[in-house]
Amino acid sequence: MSVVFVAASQLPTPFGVFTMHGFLDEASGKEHVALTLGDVANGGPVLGRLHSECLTGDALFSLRCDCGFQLEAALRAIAEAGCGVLLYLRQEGRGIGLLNKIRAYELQDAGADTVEANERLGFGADQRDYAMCQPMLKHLGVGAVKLMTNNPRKVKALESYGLNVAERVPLQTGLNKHNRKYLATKAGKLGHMLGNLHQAESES
Ligand SMILES: Nc1nc2c(ncn2[C@@H]2O[C@H](COP(=O)(O)OP(=O)(O)OP(=O)(O)O)[C@@H](O)[C@H]2O)c(=O)[nH]1
Ligand SMILES: [Zn+2]
Repeated sequence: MSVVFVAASQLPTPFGVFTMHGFLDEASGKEHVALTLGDVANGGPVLGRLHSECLTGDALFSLRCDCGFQLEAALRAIAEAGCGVLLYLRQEGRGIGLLNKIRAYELQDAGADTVEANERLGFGADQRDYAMCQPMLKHLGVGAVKLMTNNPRKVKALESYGLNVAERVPLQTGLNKHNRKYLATKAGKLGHMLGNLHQAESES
């Protein structure tokens, strides 16, 4: 796989001024982004997040999922730590793309859960791979991360590329009445470590 660095610039956000690094995955044509803050090549484990693109949650304020809330919480946590990296990965809809995700939402509106909907459309439950992370993190000089995620497959993927996941940091936020079933399905069928959903909702 060939993932090449293209350019970097500043990205001021409400949470802090990040550096934005743009990468091109030449095989897929996908354009991935890394946001960094502080010296991420300091040799120690840095706070990290692999964030899968979710146009609806990240940009359109959707309450069907927890993505937008997680994106904001991760950037805030990195800013508070003064150092960290977020990879914004263009694997919309767990790898099936935006239009197929809307098809899957249509099936979920009619009663299917998020896994059944993917399968009825002929897709796997989760079609993502994280191979692009290895060259991106290598370019940034990051060898070890404290990974903010509830998804055990992300931890395993990074470890399989030789990266040191020093710690998994839970990232539970944004639970609401519209995404309760979705999050329960993630915990029940996709193995996400989501603790006590009901307790989290009453506290949110
Ligand atoms: N196919 C499909 N994709 C979805 C659905 N809801 C959210 N997504 C996508 O799922 C991805 C986010 O995955 P999640 O399972 O929410 O979280 P995760 O990234 O696996 O795990 P965390 O690191 O804990 O956030 C994004 O690419 C979303 O676009 C859905 O109902 N169907
Ligand atoms: Zn989402």
